[in-house]
Parts: sequence; structure tokens; C-alpha cells
Amino acid sequence: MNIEKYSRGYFMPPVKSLKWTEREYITESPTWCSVDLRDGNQALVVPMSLEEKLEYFQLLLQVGFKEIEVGFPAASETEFAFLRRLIEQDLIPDDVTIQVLTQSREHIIRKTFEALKGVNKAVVHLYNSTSVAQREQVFKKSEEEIIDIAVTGAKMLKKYADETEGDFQFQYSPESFTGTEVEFALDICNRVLDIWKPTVKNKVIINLPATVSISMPHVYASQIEYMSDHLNYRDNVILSLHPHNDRGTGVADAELGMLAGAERVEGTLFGNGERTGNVDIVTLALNMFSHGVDPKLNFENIPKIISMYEELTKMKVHERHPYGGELVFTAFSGSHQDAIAKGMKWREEKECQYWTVPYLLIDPMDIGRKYEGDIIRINSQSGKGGIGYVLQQKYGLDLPAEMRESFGYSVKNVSDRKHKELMPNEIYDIFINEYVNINTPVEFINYKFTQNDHYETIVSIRMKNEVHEFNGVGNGRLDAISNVLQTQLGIYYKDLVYKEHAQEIGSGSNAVSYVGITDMDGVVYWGCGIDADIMTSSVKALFSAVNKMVSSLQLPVDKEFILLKK
Ligand SMILES: CC(=O)SCCNC(=O)CCNC(=O)[C@H](O)C(C)(C)COP(=O)(O)OP(=O)(O)OC[C@H]1O[C@@H](n2cnc3c(N)ncnc32)[C@H](O)[C@@H]1OP(=O)(O)O
Ligand SMILES: CC(C)C(=O)C(=O)O
Ligand SMILES: [Mg+2]
Repeated sequence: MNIEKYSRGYFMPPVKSLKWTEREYITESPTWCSVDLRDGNQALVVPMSLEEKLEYFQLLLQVGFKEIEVGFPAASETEFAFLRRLIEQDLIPDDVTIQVLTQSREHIIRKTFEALKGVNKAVVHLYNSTSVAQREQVFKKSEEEIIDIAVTGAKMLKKYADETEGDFQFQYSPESFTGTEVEFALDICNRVLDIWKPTVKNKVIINLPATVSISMPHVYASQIEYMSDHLNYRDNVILSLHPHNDRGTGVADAELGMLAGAERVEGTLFGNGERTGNVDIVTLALNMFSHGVDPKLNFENIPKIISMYEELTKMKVHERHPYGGELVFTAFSGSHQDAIAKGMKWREEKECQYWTVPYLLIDPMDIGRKYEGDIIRINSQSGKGGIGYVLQQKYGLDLPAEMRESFGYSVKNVSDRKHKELMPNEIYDIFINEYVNINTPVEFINYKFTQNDHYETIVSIRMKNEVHEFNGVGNGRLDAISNVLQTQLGIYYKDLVYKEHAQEIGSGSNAVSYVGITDMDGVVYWGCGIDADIMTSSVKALFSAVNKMVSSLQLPVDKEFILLKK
């Protein structure tokens, strides 16, 4: 790699300013400004049509944005017409302020104000680039000449605003701020403020963009803190951030920037925007939410927001995207699944106030995701905890702990062999086929019981197409039948374990029984019986376990032969 080609192109403030390091977390939501319809839109392969922008605008209103940069009206017919539509059809709610972007060029500013005619209120956002690279290479101008672009633009905004009806607030961005000497950025912002003279009633927004993110987040935070501490008219200035995500640290930049004194953040849903995108407001807001701080945006139905976002922008939310991604609440691996399943149970039992389930930063249900099919999915990396959880949640089958282990391996093996994820119905099918009501080679037909001080049974069993009746006794009914199998058919085992429950999910209310038996070599075999009658379900479970053992050990099942053997 050609490492000699690169060096650090950012500027630390002249005085190190690190008060932000003493603040631990963000205690209240900033003012959010969506720039989806401008920065997001200008970065799309095909920018949105007017109708699409209208639909996206509605989406942003539903999410709860109160400030929305709706476009760059001088850029195109669509941009201009969109703003006109919003104004002429009165589509801007009273508590929402729209924002428009303009360069510092008179014909562009003029067109911008033309587009704004009839608006009640709006933020007019002026930008010019200030970095060393842009001064030298793009504008080929001195610092004073660059300041002149900003100051001239600021004066033009004031003039056109004075001539246009409506309530206008001004915003200035020293674009490419992160590649600008911080003292110069401060100087140019103060010179613009001197023109606009912000007041308590008409504050000015100074927006400090990481147009290109070129440093680690603590550098950006230090730059923001320096600006916050040294800007003139500070009480009447709203300090705003506009991070991009070139280094993958857009969210960190915004969070540290807020700790450093910023009161407002510009960004987009899911981080759409130039190159690697703007900062993702969904992530920022839900990060706050996860700390118990109200972000004042509503992401209760994130699947719907994603589907509208994808349809309108033609972009895709990545599977691993924080909060929104399809897989971000999903555990495939055994130990994660086990911990999540136990954490969910703990939560149910303890009725805890705070969400503390391991591996899940927030409760997926809070943003419209569901547990089923979302948090635990099964492949060859999965474990008994997760597999048991799926059977329990989806089919109401609460397997005994030891049986979960044995079943877990069956499922993993299938997934491994087929090299695919297994859906809950496939897991259920494996369970039914391998464990439930297994009746070969020894088929249970029916039973009769009489009770004295013990139980007597006559049980009918089919083997090799012939039905035989056997008599047996025992302390309980299952014990009586177990004794038939052992003493009369010679199918010996030990340590019979048994569990039953009602199957609350699905049609009807079946009883489910599980039986585990251990052969003479210590190998355990499990069976399950499902039946409307609880006794029958337990007998079926016993026969299922017995049949698994008989098949595995290849025991003879001819009645005469067994009796002979005995
Ligand atoms: C970081 C950001 O996202 S900034 C926003 C970027 N967004 C967009 O550019 C989308 C909308 N833009 C457009 O549709 C067009 O660029 C327009 C309509 C604004 C201008 O179009 P044009 O004049 O045809 O082209 P272009 O943008 O290339 O203009 C470049 C000229 O503007 C100058 N310029 C660029 N930015 C600014 C600015 N903020 N203020 C003043 N002049 C500027 C350049 O130095 C260059 O000057 P030159 O003609 O002397 O070389
Ligand atoms: C217009 C400005 C704020 C911008 O989009 C940027 O600098 O990234
Ligand atoms: Mg930008």
C-alpha cells in the first residue's frame, strides 16, 4: 500500500478543549433536521420525482421531524416545483419549519427566494467551502476572498429576505469545515454572524459539517467545543452538526459533537447521502432511546419506515444496519440463543423495569420488530436453547432440558448436512418425525385399566401385523404399561423420566408428554406423545421412546421370539 501518499489533513484547535470528555451521555434530544430530501436526494442514482419527494416528506412528518431541508430549489425544475407544491397546497404543518440550501451566488439566491414566495417560515441555508484544499484547488482564492464569498452571500440573504414576505431564519455552513483551520472557520462564521446579528427572537444556525470525515471523532468533538466556546453571539446561535460517514464514524462524530455543545443535528434516515452517507438519525435517536432518553422521534414501526425508504430511494437497508437491519436482533449461534432465551424467561418471571436481556440492546418489539422469526433463527451454529425456544414459542412444546440437548443435535445435523438455515416449520417437522407418536415396530393400539390398591392393565399392541393383548400391573397406569413392555416383551430399560404439559398454542388443547428411558449401556432415548387425552399422550410418549430404543438396538420384536428369549 502506498502509505507515503497520505497524511492527516485536519486541524486541532489552537487550545485543546476537552470538556466534552467529562460528559457521560446525551441527556436530551437535539433539534433534528432531516436532510433526506436534499443531501440524501442529491446522492441518489436517480433523484426522487416530485411525487416521491411528497411521499417522503409525509414519512418524515410521521417520524416527527420538525425541521426538514426540502431541497436545493435552484438546482432543477423538480426541486423548484416541489417547494412550490408544499407552499401552494399548504402541506407544511404549522409546527414544522422547512429549510432550503443555496450557494453564495446571486442568481441562485434569487431563484431560491422566488421558490419561497408565500411560505410562512423557512430556514435559508447558505454554504461555501472553506478548507485548505478547496481554497487552493477549487476556488483558488485567499482567506479574505473566501470570507468575502460568505459575507456577500450573507448580505444577499438578508436583502432578499427583507424583500420577501415570510419569517426567515438564516443558517451558514463553512462547508468542508473538517479540513479548515479551526481559527479560520471561527473567523468566517463570526464575520457572517456580524452581518446577520442574531437575536434571541431570531437565532442563527451555524452548521459545522464533517463534509468529509477526515479525523477520529474526538478531534471533531474538540473542534466543535472550540467553536462553541469562541463563537460570538453564542447565546443567539444554534450550533448544528452535519456529519458524513467517510470513516464509518458519523454516529460517533455526532454523539461526541453533542457532548461538545452542539444543539442540533442534520442527518438522514439510515444514513443515505453523499458517498458513504450522512449520519444516520435512526441510529442516533435509538442510541439515545436505549439509554432511556426520549429522542422525540417515533420509530415504533421501523419495518414500515424501511419499506417506504427502500421504495422511494431505491436504496437498501443493510442486514447489519444498526436497529433497522434484518439480522440485527437475530442470534444464530448457540450460546447467544441460550442467553437470549434465558434472559427473556427471566424478564417474564421477574417483571423487571429495565430491559437487560443479554445480546439485545433494545426490545425489538419497541420498534415494531417481532420476537418470532426475528431474534432466534436456526442453523448449524445453533444450540439446544435456541432450538427449544423456537419449538416453545411457535408450537407450545416445552421439551425437558435433557431432551432439548438430544433434539438440538438432530436439528443441527440436518442444517449442517443441507447447508441451510432451518425454518420453524422444518424444525417442527423434524421433531414430529423423530419423536412424536412413533409406532413402529411396536404399535400401541389401546389400553384398559382397573384400579385396586394398584393398577391393572390390558394393553393391545400390534407387532408384525398381529395384534396381541398383554396383562400388566403397576403402581401407576404408566408404570403398569411400562411393566408390560419390560416383563412381557423383554424390552428392558431403566430410569424412566416423564414430563407433561398442555399445548396452549395451535388448534384444540392437546396434552403433550415426554418420556426418556435409558438402556442397559446408559444411552438415553426420548419420545413424545401428543393426544387429546393426557393418559394416552403419556403412553404414546413411552411407546415412542421404546420404539426409538428398539430400532436403535435392533431388538427383535416377534412376540414368540421375545418370549423365547426371555
Ligand atoms: C457538500 C454539499 O453537499 S454542497 C451541496 C451540493 N449540492 C448540489 O450541488 C446539488 C445542486 N446543485 C446544482 O444543481 C448546481 O450545482 C447549481 C444549480 C447549484 C449550480 O450549477 P452550475 O453553476 O451550472 O454549476 P456548478 O455547481 O458546477 O458551479 C460551479 C461554480 O460555482 C462555484 N461555487 C460552488 N459552490 C459555491 C458556493 N457555495 N458559493 C459560491 N460559489 C460556489 C464554483 O467555484 C464554480 O465557480 P466557477 O464557475 O467560477 O468555476
Ligand atoms: C451543504 C453542506 C452543509 C453539506 O451538505 C456538507 O458540507 O456536507
Ligand atoms: Mg452534506
